Amino acid sequence: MLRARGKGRRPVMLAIAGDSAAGKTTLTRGLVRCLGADRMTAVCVDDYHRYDREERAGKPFTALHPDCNHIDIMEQHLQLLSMGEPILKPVYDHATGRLVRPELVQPKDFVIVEGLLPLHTRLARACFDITVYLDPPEPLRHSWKVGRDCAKRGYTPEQVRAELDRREPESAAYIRPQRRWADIVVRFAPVAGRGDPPGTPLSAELLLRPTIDHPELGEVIEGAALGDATAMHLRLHRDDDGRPVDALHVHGYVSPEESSVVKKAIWERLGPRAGEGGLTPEALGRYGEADTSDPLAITQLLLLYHLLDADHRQAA
Ligand SMILES: Nc1ncnc2c1ncn2[C@@H]1O[C@H](COP(=O)(O)OP(=O)(O)O)[C@@H](O)[C@H]1O
Ligand SMILES: O=C(COP(=O)(O)O)[C@H](O)[C@H](O)COP(=O)(O)O
Repeated sequence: MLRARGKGRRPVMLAIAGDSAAGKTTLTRGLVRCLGADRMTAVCVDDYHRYDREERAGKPFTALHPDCNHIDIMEQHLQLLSMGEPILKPVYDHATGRLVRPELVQPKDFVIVEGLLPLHTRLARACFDITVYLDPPEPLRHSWKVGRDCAKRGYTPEQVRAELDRREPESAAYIRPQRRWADIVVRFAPVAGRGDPPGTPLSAELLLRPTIDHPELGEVIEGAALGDATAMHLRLHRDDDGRPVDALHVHGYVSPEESSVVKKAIWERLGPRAGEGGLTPEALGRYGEADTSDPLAITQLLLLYHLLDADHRQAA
């Protein structure tokens, strides 16, 4: 029985994969706030951890290892969600490291599934309309993890660094290989060689693989070429397998006015659908306590385009 979505339609499923502190929750949160919790469900698949933190301490592997997670149950639940069915999802409390009472999740029109291993198996990958892999440079991710885990999860910097070292072989074996299955690979980083002053917002590089239809960005890019700086441009890259792939560069060092031109142009490409559901664009680009980033907002706008586009195709 298909339900939950009216007219027998299934939810649009977006996966956001990446290592710990790669920025998955940050990217997800803005999308949920923009589309509204009444239209979007967010699920974190790290809730499928098989052991709590104390039990895990005595095991020969870390939380990144597939054997440390109920991957088979995750696959079952992803299939149910993708058919519009509810699940009783386990819950892992990151603050205490304990597994707590499961929660009922009813998929809305859009479902974001973020976490360490959502693209690990073929069956899991088959559940998604759009797949993203977050790929910040490792030193940046490490500093994000130290900052976040010390502020919110009760660790010391030394403990976080030791844990990152312990996890590295499993990051290489199980997390990073998921990059190859993403339709879009996102890397937030400073632009190499520019020597921008501290505090300059990070830029974003997005590999737009031809596994899904991306929006036509030619006019947006032309409109973005203001003054001496260019807020955004497309380059042809070689992907890991040697094939050419479009790389969209979104620059953090340009003025807010220049970024606004790009944001407005992509917003307009969302079409009438943007106005229909009462979207909240102010929610985009937020990270940390009260910081904002235009490259993050533009990345989220592109994902919003894909979500609404997939929804529109389903309706057609
Ligand atoms: N795009 C970004 N720009 C700046 N800082 C970011 C960005 N994404 C994440 N961060 C920082 O990294 C930390 C970890 O991000 P988070 O979204 O919690 O990662 P994950 O959910 O992948 O573990 C955040 O607390 C934030 O400080
Ligand atoms: O790697 C992660 C994933 O979460 P995130 O991507 O949000 O970091 C966490 O560290 C583990 O789930 C549990 O680890 P802990 O033992 O620290 O609870």
